[in-house]
Amino acid sequence: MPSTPSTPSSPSTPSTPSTSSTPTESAAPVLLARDLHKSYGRHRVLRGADLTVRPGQLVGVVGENGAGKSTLLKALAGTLPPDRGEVTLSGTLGHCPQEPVLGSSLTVAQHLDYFAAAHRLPDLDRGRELVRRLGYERYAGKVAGELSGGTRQKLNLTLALLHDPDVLLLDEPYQGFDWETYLCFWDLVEDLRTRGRAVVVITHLVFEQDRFDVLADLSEGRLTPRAAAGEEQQRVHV
Ligand SMILES: Nc1ncnc2c1ncn2[C@@H]1O[C@H](COP(=O)(O)OP(=O)(O)OP(=O)(O)O)[C@@H](O)[C@H]1O
Repeated sequence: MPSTPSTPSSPSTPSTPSTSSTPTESAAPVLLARDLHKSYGRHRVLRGADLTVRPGQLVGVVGENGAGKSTLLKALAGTLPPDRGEVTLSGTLGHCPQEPVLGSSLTVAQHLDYFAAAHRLPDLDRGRELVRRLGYERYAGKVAGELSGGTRQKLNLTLALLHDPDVLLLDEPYQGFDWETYLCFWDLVEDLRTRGRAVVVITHLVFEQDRFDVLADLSEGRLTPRAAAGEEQQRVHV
């Protein structure tokens, strides 16, 4: 379920994946992960992952199936405690997990109502605008259990964005989107960046590397920065 933990902090000097020059590069991080370790039994999934996210940055975390991306995202979101290391968040968080976690007997409109109430929003304007932009107004009265996978994903994204969080964590956000929705998704992300919101996209596929301010590969439990677009194109796996 999209969540909003909020932990004020005074982050220390960051030293994590950052490969391109952005206007926000000197701003204090809004999300900082240091030396994250997580094992499931003997399976060591995270082995010292570091990540720095600054206001207005779009950060991509790329890794093959089973690399530990969802584990990392849950640790960043605070829904899965790491065995070691720490995560510091300055501001509010929106979290869109890979599997939509929705009340299957609640309609789209009811989800918006409940989440707006939970976030104590004064009105539903932002929710309605997101639904309109993602193009699924016609499903307002439909229960989540009867929505297509892509539309459920749209609803999940809407709920994560409802309170306009400072940091948005997205697990495979465009999986299941048609092309028009994919483009609409990037428009939304661009708006967020322009307003200084940070977005972390976790994915096994990057189609357009140059959309990202920072790209890091998750491999063997650690994050390694990728060369900036144009610097070393041969390293880009699409
Ligand atoms: N609750 C769990 N208990 C035991 N093992 C787990 C658990 N969750 C994940 N794993 C294992 O940890 C490894 C990393 O899983 P994770 O879901 O984080 O990877 P991922 O990179 O998100 O994968 P995908 O791209 O397939 O979604 C996998 O080998 C997975 O089987």
